[in-house]
Amino acid sequence: MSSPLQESTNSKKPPVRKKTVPGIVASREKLTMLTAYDYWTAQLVDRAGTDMILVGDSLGMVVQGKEDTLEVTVDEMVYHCRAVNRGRQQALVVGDMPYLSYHISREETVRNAGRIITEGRADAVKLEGGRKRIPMIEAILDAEIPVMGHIGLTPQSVNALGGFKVQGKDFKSWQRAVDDALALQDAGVFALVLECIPYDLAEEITGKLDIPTIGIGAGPACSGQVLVTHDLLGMSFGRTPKFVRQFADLSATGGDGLAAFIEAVHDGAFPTLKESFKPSKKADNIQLYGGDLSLTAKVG
Ligand SMILES: Nc1nc(=O)c2c([nH]1)NC[C@@H]1CN(c3ccc(C(=O)N[C@@H](CCC(=O)O)C(=O)O)cc3)CN21
Ligand SMILES: CC(C)C(=O)C(=O)O
Ligand SMILES: [Mg+2]
Repeated sequence: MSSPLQESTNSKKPPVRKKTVPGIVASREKLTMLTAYDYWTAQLVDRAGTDMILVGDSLGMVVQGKEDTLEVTVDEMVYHCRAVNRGRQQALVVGDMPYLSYHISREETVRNAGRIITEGRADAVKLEGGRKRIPMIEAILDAEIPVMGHIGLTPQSVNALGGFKVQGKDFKSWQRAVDDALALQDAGVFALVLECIPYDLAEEITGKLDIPTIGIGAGPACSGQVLVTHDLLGMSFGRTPKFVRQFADLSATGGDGLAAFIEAVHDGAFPTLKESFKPSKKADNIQLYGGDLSLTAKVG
């Protein structure tokens, strides 16, 4: 008799408790969310202790090198979510819904959100926009999928906004952001990303909401902060927005390591025989190397 349940209780490594949506909402500490698009980065940010991992559609720019996020597909989101899910142990995984995956009908919206959950194994989805998204948000919530909102600079609106520009600077735009935030909370989003808005607007919204706000370029008053991991680790080769602080320089240290590898190969310093496999003892294999035993003679 071995049920999967018994197996997990008997395994030596105690299971790491995974973060949950209710746990995130109830948290009284500042929250962190970091992007990851692959298995390695998911392990890195999970081990660092981030609360949430965002599989962002920013992957269109960061991974694919495009000018905006508009071409990212649900298939691509599913692919990256799957890889990230394998690399995390404790963090909550949020999958971005790409452009046009939640704009057409409730049916298509639920199908697409559902694929990010069932195929991608994300824990929640995030989508961009204010009040006008509420019918689609309600449809997703009806399917028992937690939704994170995202207002302010919504990168999928890049053509409508005329660029990646700070939002909420005039009275109308300020008021719209406040009203959208309250309406999204009423609709049932569990958290709200505030992107590129003045810090006093983010402070007002955060003060008015019961759910956590996660800021990016929205100042220190938010309940938490999100950044694109490539930006804060200095992996973006200068293509970083103004609000980013670079906490490490992986392009420099990584570049140094790669240059050292190339030099070592050119110099014949890599690989040594210690970094090679022992010669085979089979005589016919030695024949393959022209019977030249000078190589095997050097092995200790
Ligand atoms: N690497 C990366 N980091 C991000 O934060 C990010 C992405 N990619 N791709 C998707 C969106 C796009 N984002 C962006 C991109 C550019 C600016 C930007 O250049 N903003 C101007 C301010 C413009 C203004 O004054 O209104 C800046 O100078 O920071 C902001 C957010 C945030 N997201
Ligand atoms: C910038 C963050 C919030 C995002 O939506 C993304 O990475 O796609
Ligand atoms: Mg996004």
